[in-house]
Amino acid sequence: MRLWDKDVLNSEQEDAIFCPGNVLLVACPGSGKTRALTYKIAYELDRLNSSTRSVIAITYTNAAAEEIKERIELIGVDTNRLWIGTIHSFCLEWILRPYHHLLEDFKFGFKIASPHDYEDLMDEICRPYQNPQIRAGQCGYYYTSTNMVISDSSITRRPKIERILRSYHARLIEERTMDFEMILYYSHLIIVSFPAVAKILTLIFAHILVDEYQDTKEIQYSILTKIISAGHGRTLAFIVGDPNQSIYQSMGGYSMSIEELIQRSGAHFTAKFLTGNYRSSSEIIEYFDHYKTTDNVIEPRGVHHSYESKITYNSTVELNDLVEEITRLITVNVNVLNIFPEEICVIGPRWIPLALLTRALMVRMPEFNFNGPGMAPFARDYDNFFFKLCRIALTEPSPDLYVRRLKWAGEIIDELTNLGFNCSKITAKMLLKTVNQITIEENNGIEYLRLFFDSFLNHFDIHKPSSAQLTAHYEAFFRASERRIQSLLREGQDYIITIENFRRVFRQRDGITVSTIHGVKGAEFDTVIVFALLEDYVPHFSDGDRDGSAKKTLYVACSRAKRNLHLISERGRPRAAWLGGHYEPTTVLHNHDFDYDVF
Ligand SMILES: Nc1ncnc2c1ncn2[C@@H]1O[C@H](COP(=O)(O)OP(=O)(O)OP(=O)(O)O)[C@@H](O)[C@H]1O
Repeated sequence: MRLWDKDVLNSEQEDAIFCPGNVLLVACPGSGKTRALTYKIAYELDRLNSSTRSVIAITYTNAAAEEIKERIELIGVDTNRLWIGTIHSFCLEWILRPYHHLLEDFKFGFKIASPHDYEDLMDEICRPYQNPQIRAGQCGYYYTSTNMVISDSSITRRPKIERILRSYHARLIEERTMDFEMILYYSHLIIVSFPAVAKILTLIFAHILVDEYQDTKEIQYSILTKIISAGHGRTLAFIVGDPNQSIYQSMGGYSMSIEELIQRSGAHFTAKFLTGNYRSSSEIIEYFDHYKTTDNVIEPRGVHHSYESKITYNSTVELNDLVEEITRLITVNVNVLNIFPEEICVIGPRWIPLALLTRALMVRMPEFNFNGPGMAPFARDYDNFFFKLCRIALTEPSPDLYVRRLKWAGEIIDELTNLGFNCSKITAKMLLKTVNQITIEENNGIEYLRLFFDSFLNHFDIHKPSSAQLTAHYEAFFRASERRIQSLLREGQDYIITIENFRRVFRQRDGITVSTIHGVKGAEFDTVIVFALLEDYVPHFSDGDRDGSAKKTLYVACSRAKRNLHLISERGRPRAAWLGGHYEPTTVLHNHDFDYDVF
């Protein structure tokens, strides 16, 4: 039986899916990478004739994992033998939890620090470092398979940052806690030091699929290629991505060449390509193609290919008039070009200017909803039990959401079971029914959630203090949320506290999206408006390869657009007081000699 109808996949996608052995699939934007990956997983799950082996899929975000899993379920394939999640979840589930006893530092167990916990610790350790002051934000680091890399490029700050990181790691180890980078470091250490672990994993893993490989770090490639190598052909890889969209270079992400993959894994890889863009008009494709850093072929194939796009660039608007200008662009798109508001995305390179602009747009255009991943008033910590509970606490029963909410309810039961509670008598349906009956009259989002969580735990007779882990999740959830809300309130985002705003986080796209460039990865919109295209924003001030980084960022942002694209380098945005002056337009954009539309 075929799993898909004739026109669902094109011949390039099918060719990659049916290709035997290991595959590196390099694809242009909008070419259906996600679709190819989804059907490849479904195809391999369907063919898996073993009850002990699994298909492993590694995605860049938890949200992507959830979406892909849902799509596979819709195809009608049993996902029992599928494990899908981020590389950090993969390391935790398959390497650290079962084998941490092999590590000297963590043989008696470990905890994972939430990002807020380690930010607090870093703040505390940095405090004595004054003149010049070292801030926690300057102490970013990551591991490679051989050393630790400090992201900050200043040579003068380096010795102090090294000392700070030594104290930071010592403290974390003392508290038997790992941050996200340590999860990778210690997983790699286990894989390298105990070859039997990789061998056992290859007995379980029939396939490893990796999405967005262009943003994968060397240590992550090292973990995966060592597992593939240990299997001698037993575990096959399917690696997908677009080298032109590599926007996490400052954090160590890069696209590994096929030669290096072959050399590291000792296995043959076949290169496959997706060249048809189903998303954008020919004019948009021609425009973003200018920023490519790696040669590729892109063929416009979508329904919008002949659309007469408006592509504009404004480098004269003053910062004071920016809101007015973006309001004008939105209004013309909606009223003249007939674009639906939910098909418009406003992108800014950094969160703070974006949050301020969003607030101003909300006041200026009350007739529209503005939604964005960064506007969540609580941390999207997918490993936190109470975040999981939020998903059903903040959504309402509806036929459209029934299957999804039922799945979330099932995950809550699994999580409670993992935390040591006996849930054998609770079904997902029962849990959902109970949740639907909880009614709380409270307009403040945080207070609402406190009351909701208490009521939920009461209903199921779950005594929070009896589980140290559940209590820790509860405290981490509220600490992180309070912190986030406080910083948004300081920026004047007072709407943030209402329950209505909390509910928005899980609502389907119902208004204009606002996002950072990194947050909009993988998405597509009819109209994209990008502002703050300024040197030190794009590229970021800490980027080494400035032009290369600016090009990749522009490539990602511009390739999100299906029909219209509006770029803005506003004048007069002040630099930090100690630097003085104003930000200048992004050089590679400013120097692009293009015949922009007047609009
Ligand atoms: N074979 C196909 N025929 C028609 N449309 C397709 C096909 N494959 C994918 N698409 C459509 O193309 C668009 C882009 O697909 P998708 O989001 O999977 O691309 P992508 O390669 O992951 O993009 P990007 O890397 O830019 O995020 C989607 O609207 C998708 O539905």
